[in-house]
Amino acid sequence: MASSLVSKMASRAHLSNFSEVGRKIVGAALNYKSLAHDLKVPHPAKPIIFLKATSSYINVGQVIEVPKAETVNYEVELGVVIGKKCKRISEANALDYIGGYCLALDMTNVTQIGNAKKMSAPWDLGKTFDTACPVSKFIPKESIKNPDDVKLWLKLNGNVKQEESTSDMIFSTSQLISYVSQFMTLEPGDLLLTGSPSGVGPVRPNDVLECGLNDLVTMTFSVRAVES
Ligand SMILES: CC(=O)CC(=O)C(=O)O
Ligand SMILES: [Mg+2]
Repeated sequence: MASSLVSKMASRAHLSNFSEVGRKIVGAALNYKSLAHDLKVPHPAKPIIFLKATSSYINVGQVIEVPKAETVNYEVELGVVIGKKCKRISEANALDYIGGYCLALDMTNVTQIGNAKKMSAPWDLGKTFDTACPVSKFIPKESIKNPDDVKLWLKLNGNVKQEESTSDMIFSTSQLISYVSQFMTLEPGDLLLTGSPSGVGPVRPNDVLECGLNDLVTMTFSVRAVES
C-alpha cells in the first residue's frame, strides 16, 4: 500500500507541482496555545520536532488503521510542502521556500507515546505507522496568502472537535521552517506538519473523520481496527 501511495503522491493528482514526494515528514509538537492550555503544559521555549516516515501517507479513499488494543488520536494540521532545497535559512526568507500546502492529519498512537515516555525513549512508534499521515490534495502556494492565518476544523462522526486558526500557533510557519533548516536540509516535497490545536482525541473503529482548511479543501477518512 505504502509504495503505491508514494507513486500516487508523486502523480499529477496529488502533490502535483512536484516531481516526487519528499523524503521527510517533519512534525512540530505542542505548537498551539490552545492545546498547551488544555494539557496544562508551558509553551515550549523552542519548537519540539519529530519525524514521521513517508510510508505513513494515505490519500482520500484509503482507511486509517488503528490497532485493536491501542489508542490513536486524530490531530488536524496545516501541512507545508517545501518547494526548494534549503539549509540554515533565516526566518525572514523562510516563506520563499514554501512550494504549497495540504491539509493533514497527524494520527498519533498515544499508547506508544505513553510507553516511550515511561522509558524516556523516542516517540517514533507513536508517530510512524502505516496510515498515520492522511493528506489532502496539494494546495498551490498562491491559494494561501498567509499560512499563519488559516482556519482548520475537524469533525468526528459529524461533531466538531477542532476549530482554530493557525494564528494560535506558538511558533509561526517561518519560525518552524527556519528552525528545522538549522538541523536538516529541507528538500522539495518534504512535508512540515505545523502542529495541532485544541481538541485532539481518540478514534475508534468505524469512526468517520472529516476536516477542512479555509474554503479550499475538505477531506474525509474512515477508521478500521487492525490486530495489534
Ligand atoms: C503529542 C503530540 O502528538 C503532539 C503533536 O503532534 C501536536 O501536534 O501537538
Ligand atoms: Mg501533531
